[in-house]
Formats: sequence, C-alpha cells, structure tokens
Amino acid sequence: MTDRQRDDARGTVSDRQRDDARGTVSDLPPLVLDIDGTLTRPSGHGIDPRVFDPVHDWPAPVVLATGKAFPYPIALCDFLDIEHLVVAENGGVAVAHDDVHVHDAGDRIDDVAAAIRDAGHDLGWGVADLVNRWRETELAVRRDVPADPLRDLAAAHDLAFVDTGYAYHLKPHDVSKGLALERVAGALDRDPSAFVAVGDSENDVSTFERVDESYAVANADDAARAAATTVLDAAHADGTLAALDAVRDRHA
Ligand SMILES: O=C(O)COP(=O)(O)O
Ligand SMILES: [Mg+2]
Repeated sequence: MTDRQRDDARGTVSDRQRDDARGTVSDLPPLVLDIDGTLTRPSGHGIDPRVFDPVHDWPAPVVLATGKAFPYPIALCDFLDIEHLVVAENGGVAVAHDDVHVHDAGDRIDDVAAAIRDAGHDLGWGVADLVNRWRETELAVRRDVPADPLRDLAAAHDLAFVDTGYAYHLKPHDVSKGLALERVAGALDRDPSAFVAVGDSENDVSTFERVDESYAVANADDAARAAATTVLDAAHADGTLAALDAVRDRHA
C-alpha cells in the first residue's frame, strides 16, 4: 500500500490530492531506470536511499533495466516493494511478472570465459565470483582486466563488448536493454516509446533510442549523453531525482 492509499484509507487525503490521484498524478508515464550510475549514491556505489520512496510511490509501472545478473534487480524490486518488471544482463533477461524470458546464448558464454582464462586473465571477481555466479546469458569482467584482448575474444566468439563504466560485458549481439524493454512493455500492453528512461552508459543507448523522453545523468558516458533527449546537470541519484521532478512538471 502506498502512502497515498494509506492516507486514503484513513480518510486524510485532501480533495486536491484526490484530484491529483485521478488526473495529474495518474497521468505520469511509466519509467525505465538503469541502476548503477543512475540510482547510486554520489560515490557511484550503492543505492542512494533517497530514491526508494519516489520509485516505490511512482503511480505508473517502473522497469529496472540493468547489466547486473538476473537475481539482483529482482531482489531490488522486492526491497523497493515494487512489481517485478525487470531487464537484466543488458537485455538477456526480461521479466514482466510471470512472463520471464531468458535469452539462450548457447555455449558461447562458457566458451569465452574459458578462453579468457586460457589467455592468462582472471575475470577479476575472486574465487566465489558472485558477479557471474547467477548470470545466465552473458559474462561480466572486471574493468582492470585489459580491454583489448577481451574485445578480440568477444569478437572471436561472436559476442559484443560493452563497457558500462562498472564492468566489461561480453554479450550476444541480438540482445539489448531496448529490445527487452519492448518485450516488457508488450506484456504490460504499453507502447515502449511512452516510457521515460534514465541512464548513464552505453548499455542504456538502446533504451534511449526506443523512448520519446530520456535523461542522461551528469556522470553519463559520451554514448549515453549523445543518445539522451536531456543531459542533466546533476549526477547519479541527484540526477535521477531531478529527472523525476522534470517528468512530473512536463506531464502535469
Ligand atoms: O552491471 C553493470 O556493469 C552496470 O549495471 P547498470 O546497467 O545497472 O548500470
Ligand atoms: Mg548504468
């Protein structure tokens, strides 16, 4: 139950708030939000707690679209207490409630991981490798591993190389956050272009390309800045909170 519903149940909602709930507020568009670099604290790491209530209370669907492995955004939905609307693994996984789509990359992911190790490199996440342990459709490599050999190995295994600023990802060419958003939007019977996107890196470009309104936070890379309809002055969660304010103003 949202604060508004709780207030409503208690009968403490003003006429103005009730009008807002019927008109202005309920007309707000659905969101597609990146996680790392976008919902993060000024340090760039960890979720900024100020985003919890605005995301929880948003009166339209909110899709979390991330490069992180499948369980992470699902857990974040649970901790935010929002619906399971998720794009994970840079689009390899798309979840809209019970509609769970996992891209089949065949043996290429295991093969490229073995090739990276054979070339004398470590994936960089230690023995437990909690970054890839539950990853089903692509491979993430720590950014202090040299990029050039990884690029070559990705190409040799018919995989794309993506730098999110948080990790290198080797992923199938035919998955992207944007394509997965189309799937999630379809399951919700929504037009993908109606979503408002916020993001920070090249893995958000495919999302930005599919929506009419997109915001790159100030810490965004060049690719995300070039693809966004608006580049924000504020970074990380400050940028996202400013974007949500702008969306409320634009759609009021
Ligand atoms: O997992 C990453 O490398 C980045 O994740 P993000 O897409 O949420 O920014
Ligand atoms: Mg990001």
